[in-house]
Amino acid sequence: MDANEIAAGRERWQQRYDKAHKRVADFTTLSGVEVEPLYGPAEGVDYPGFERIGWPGEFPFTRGLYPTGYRGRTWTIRQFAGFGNAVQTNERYKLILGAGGGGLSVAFDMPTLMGRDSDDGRSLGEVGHCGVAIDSAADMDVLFGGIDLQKVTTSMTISGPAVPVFCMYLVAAERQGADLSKLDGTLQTDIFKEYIAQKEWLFDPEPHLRLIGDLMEYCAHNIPKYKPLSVSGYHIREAGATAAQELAYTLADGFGYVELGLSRGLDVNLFAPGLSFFFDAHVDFFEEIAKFRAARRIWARWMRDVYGATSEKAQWLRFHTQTAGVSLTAQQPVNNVVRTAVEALSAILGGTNSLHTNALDETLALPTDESAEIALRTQQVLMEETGVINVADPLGGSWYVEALTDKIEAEAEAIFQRIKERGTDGTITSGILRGIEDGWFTSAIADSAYTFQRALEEGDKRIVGVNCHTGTIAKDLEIMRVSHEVEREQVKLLQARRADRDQATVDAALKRMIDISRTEANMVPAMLDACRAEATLGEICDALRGEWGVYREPARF
Ligand SMILES: CC(C)(COP(=O)(O)OP(=O)(O)OC[C@H]1O[C@@H](n2cnc3c(N)ncnc32)[C@H](O)[C@@H]1OP(=O)(O)O)[C@@H](O)C(=O)NCCC(=O)NCCSC(=O)CCC(=O)O
Repeated sequence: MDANEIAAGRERWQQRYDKAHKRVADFTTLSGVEVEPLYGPAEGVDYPGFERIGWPGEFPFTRGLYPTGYRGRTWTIRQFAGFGNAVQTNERYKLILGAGGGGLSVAFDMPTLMGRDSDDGRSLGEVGHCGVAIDSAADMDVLFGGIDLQKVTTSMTISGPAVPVFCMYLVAAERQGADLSKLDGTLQTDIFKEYIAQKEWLFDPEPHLRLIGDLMEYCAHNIPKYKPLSVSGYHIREAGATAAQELAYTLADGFGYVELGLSRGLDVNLFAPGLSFFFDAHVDFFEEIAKFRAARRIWARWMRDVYGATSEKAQWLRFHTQTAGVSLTAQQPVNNVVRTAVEALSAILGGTNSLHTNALDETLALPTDESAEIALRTQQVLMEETGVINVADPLGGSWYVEALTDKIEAEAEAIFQRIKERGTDGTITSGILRGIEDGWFTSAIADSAYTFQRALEEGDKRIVGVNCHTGTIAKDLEIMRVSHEVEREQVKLLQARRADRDQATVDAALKRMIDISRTEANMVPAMLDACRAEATLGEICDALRGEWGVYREPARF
């Protein structure tokens, strides 16, 4: 790009920056030096390839979505939390919000994630353990008791039974008197990554995609700010993928959902802002920053050039980040605070929109109140003390970071090509479905995990406390344990609620939902009715399993 074009770009950025809302804050260094909101190339000098870097707030968004960076608004502190029953988790949410958390993020227990009730035989021993137990809309009422759902943005991490759980959330909001059309939040819903990495599916891909299409359509028309999908690389990375694989598989999954929306005749400018992303921040600091910057650039280009999105919001890649659970060590666990801080900093320098920092004991158990507070404070130290929020994309133009950004982008593009070629009809979706069916993704991730483990065992990669610097004076941590009493209580409560409700209304609502599943009509309204009648998650999912069967992963050796 020549010097004149660069100067014109700077002028465009300046005009947008001047008009934008800025936080009232001190934008000087600790020593009192005034800093600019943005730094760019020297004036009067050509910069070949600068169009790939550009300006914050404009295509290709490498440097961020907003001309103001974090001067306009800092990222949302969104700590993923849930354990025991709805009462216990509600208390934790109030603690998080009271301590300065900016949004909520629900962690469900394994039975809920698999669409099973707490009294299902398969749930035994799992109720309330890795998250909160939710059986029906009545539990959602308790979960969000005293929290105004119209005011707080809530993320719910669930994919297999995402749609019925979303309906329960809507019923709880409705009972609070909220205007549903004003709700804002995120539902994970990303079923592709379940087959690729996380393994919490219910049905074959086809019925899942039908439900997701219904949800996208329902939200685009009725709850425009709600993000019905959080396309997730986190679990792919945690399963052992490289940074480039995480990036490419996640964005490919995102393209798959765009193709789904288009196949339903939806307007890309209407539904694409509802696609949000979720990445891992691993411990290789610069590689992660490059990954986040490349993600925005690739997404914007594909959305504009391949899928025809014309509005900026439809080209924006907005993402949540969680620091890497897999980088935490059980050995010398207090060191995990350091890892988490470094990872969080990479997410911030990469321009994350929302962030979860892991607690130091998360490799051992769910966090205690104290470790959860340290995790939250880690974000606050970075936000309030370090000055990293004063300048948009402070690493833009770094030779190293730009080279890494280009490299990871090129690797991702090569992977998209491979996915496309593996499909049968030129779409990304068909390549993804084939890759799920024949285990292409899982094998590639397993190979990467094996390569890393070998390097670790040979000492080429080092982890403090694990394969180097292992001597310690550290004592064992007190960890949180969820009592099995929670399960007994939850089962009792569920059975009392079942006895209390109008069974004929539940039966009729479930029947209607199944009747609609046999048509092309949107299933969300019927599912909402079933949740209003207090049908349980297990009952809704069992009715659907009766209709659609269950998915079994093909055996592979
Ligand atoms: C889009 C995101 C990423 C973030 O949404 P948020 O509401 O927090 O933030 P946001 O949309 O970026 O910002 C809120 C509003 O402020 C505006 N805004 C932001 N920055 C601005 C700026 N500088 N200038 C002007 N406006 C700005 C935005 O446009 C938006 O308004 P408008 O809306 O008007 O534009 C969402 O999807 C989200 O919260 N995701 C969280 C997902 C999550 O928590 N997952 C947990 C997974 S945990 C898991 O999977 C388990 C892993 C494990 O096993 O441990």
